[in-house]
Amino acid sequence: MVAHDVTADALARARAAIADRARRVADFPKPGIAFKDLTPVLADPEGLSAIVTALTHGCSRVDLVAGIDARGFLLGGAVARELQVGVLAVRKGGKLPPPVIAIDYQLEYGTARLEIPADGIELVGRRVLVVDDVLATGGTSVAAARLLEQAGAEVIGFAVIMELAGLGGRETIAAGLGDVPVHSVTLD
Ligand SMILES: O=P(O)(O)OC[C@H]1O[C@H](OP(=O)(O)OP(=O)(O)O)[C@H](O)[C@@H]1O
Ligand SMILES: Nc1ncnc2[nH]cnc12
Repeated sequence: MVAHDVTADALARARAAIADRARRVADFPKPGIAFKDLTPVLADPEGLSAIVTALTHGCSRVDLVAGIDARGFLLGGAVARELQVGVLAVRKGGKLPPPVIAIDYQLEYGTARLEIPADGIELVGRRVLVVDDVLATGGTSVAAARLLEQAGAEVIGFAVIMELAGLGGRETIAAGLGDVPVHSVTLD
């Protein structure tokens, strides 16, 4: 099956929506963090549509989309619908009923736990695309991938709206997971 390619025009529309509407908030949630707020981009109908389409760029033979708690949920279902597959919520700790598979990890401004169900979803051998809004240090992405792999899935790529330059997210993914494609709609 060929990759799900998106036209240059569609990618440009998504990038323009981000440039027009993304907010930068200094010192949130902690001093020294430059927070990228994509809420206004996703609240705009054309922005949401352009971004969901752009996130599917280059995807090939995806069986399942995984959206990471919480902002990745906004995107995961929509991207799954576009690719005509199902969606799995990778949840923060304590939200899912047992049994779960869990992993603790670090992100740009703290530590957290991610969980997926250990039962009821066949993940063995399934090709999973992980979707989120922002790639910063890459801690969240690597943790989500490790969980999915522990359950037997194959993580075939990451798709994010915005990759933050200088935080090493792409390099952390490469170091932790090898040659897994990372598609970011825009680099900031
Ligand atoms: O690359 P990293 O340094 O790991 O950071 C990226 C993660 O940080 C944010 O989520 P956050 O944990 O703040 O949760 P939220 O979606 O509930 O706001 C963002 O949505 C990514 O999931
Ligand atoms: N600087 C940042 N802005 C928005 N989301 C983030 N997640 C991790 N770092 C972030």
